Amino acid sequence: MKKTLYQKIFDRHVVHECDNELPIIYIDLHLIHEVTSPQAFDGLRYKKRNLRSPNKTFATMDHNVPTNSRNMYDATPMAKIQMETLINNCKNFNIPLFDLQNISQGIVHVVGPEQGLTLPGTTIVCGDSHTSTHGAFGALAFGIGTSEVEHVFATQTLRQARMKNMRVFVYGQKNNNIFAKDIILYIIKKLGTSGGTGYVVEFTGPIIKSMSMEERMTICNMAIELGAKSGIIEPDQTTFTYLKNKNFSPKNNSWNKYIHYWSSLKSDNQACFNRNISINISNIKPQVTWGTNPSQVISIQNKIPKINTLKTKIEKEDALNALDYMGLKENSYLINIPVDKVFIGSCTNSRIEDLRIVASVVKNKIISKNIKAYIVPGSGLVKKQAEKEGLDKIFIKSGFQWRHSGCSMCLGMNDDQLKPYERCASTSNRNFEGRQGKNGRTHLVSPWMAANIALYGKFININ
Ligand SMILES: CC(C)[C@H](C(=O)O)[C@@H](O)C(=O)O
Ligand code: SF4
Repeated sequence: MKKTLYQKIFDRHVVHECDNELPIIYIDLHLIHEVTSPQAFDGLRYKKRNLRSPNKTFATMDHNVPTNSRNMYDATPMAKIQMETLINNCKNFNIPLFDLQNISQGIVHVVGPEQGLTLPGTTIVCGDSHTSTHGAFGALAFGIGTSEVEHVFATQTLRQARMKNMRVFVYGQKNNNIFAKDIILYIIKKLGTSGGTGYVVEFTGPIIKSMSMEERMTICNMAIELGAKSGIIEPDQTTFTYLKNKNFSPKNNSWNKYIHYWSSLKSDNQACFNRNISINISNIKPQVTWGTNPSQVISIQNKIPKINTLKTKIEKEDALNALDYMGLKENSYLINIPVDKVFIGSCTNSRIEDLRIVASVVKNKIISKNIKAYIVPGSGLVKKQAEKEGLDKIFIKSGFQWRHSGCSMCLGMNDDQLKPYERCASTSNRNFEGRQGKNGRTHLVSPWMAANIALYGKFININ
């Protein structure tokens, strides 16, 4: 039978399957962080079970770490407890941990790939929805709940249903200043936030092929915002080049064996996809969300839609609620609306290429007086690389705050938050109500757009 890439990886990992039961698959890599692991560790202790594979489990602290210092005691009391708990659990169960003093600490979905832990053809889970990011390497990677975290701790396996297959073929001519973030936002607009429900989505086509690993990660990161189980991209030379000589990637003689296997990881020509979508990106312009879910998005030169042009009753109701929450009007432009904060960071857009884009826009320029702007690198290593290239100096000279790595204002679990009614241009992936602080108003954009908004202090259409 012809198979998709997803089916090949899934089938290769099945360790038990029988009638009327979901298959059980083997998990190659389990990433953990401070928020979704404590109850799972408690469960292990309570049931007197061991951690099955400490060497397949890696921990980092990211969600509520302070970004203005590397001192745990600068965090809120709750955050401090979660960090201490993770430190103790990792010690007790012998799990490697990237803590605040470790240069490799960072957002779990930045750290895995940059360490070479994320490898093609593997199964990767984490108690975190944006685990789909790792699919960029041709891995089957998805988020799990805390009880599943405990199950993987104890057995290194997981009961999993087979998903349907969707293929999203991306082609066309990219306009200037269009980035992976614009493309994935556009795809989410086309398919909706439940368009991917029940599917693993394989992104393919010439535009995906031409992307760097960091751009591919941005695409797969937001597959979850389509409602998909995960996103996946066939590994190729770009993938192999990225992985070569990373800390944990295969070395010496085994490298060639791996390349041989990784090169076989593609969907068969005749493989059956339950849904095939083609997306032409030739005409797209920079994307900005106006609402409270990532599909409520427009090209910057367009108006927010008129409510009565929306198709379904639910879409209409959602739009009315979103406009009310966001303090915006239907059929109006975002252009010229002032912005209060700019956040450059998150597992979507906090890697070195993102920071280079921002630096190229703001170099020798000063951000607008009404703007508070933050750059929060995705990991200590991204920060170090940026500093090596002198990007930190460019940012600080322009008026940005240059922070330590963490999730930060992506979800406001630490002090990095919006005040009520503040409007933020954010390179993160979710614009839900209250996501960046109570009554805060989030607009998702690319790093290039965020940098321009920081300079002009408002939404602006630049070609
Ligand atoms: C805290 C965590 C469970 C959550 C997730 O799973 O996605 C967070 O990372 C997010 O982005 O909302
Ligand atoms: S950066 Fe944001 S989206 Fe990514 S893991 Fe952290 S909180 Fe979740």
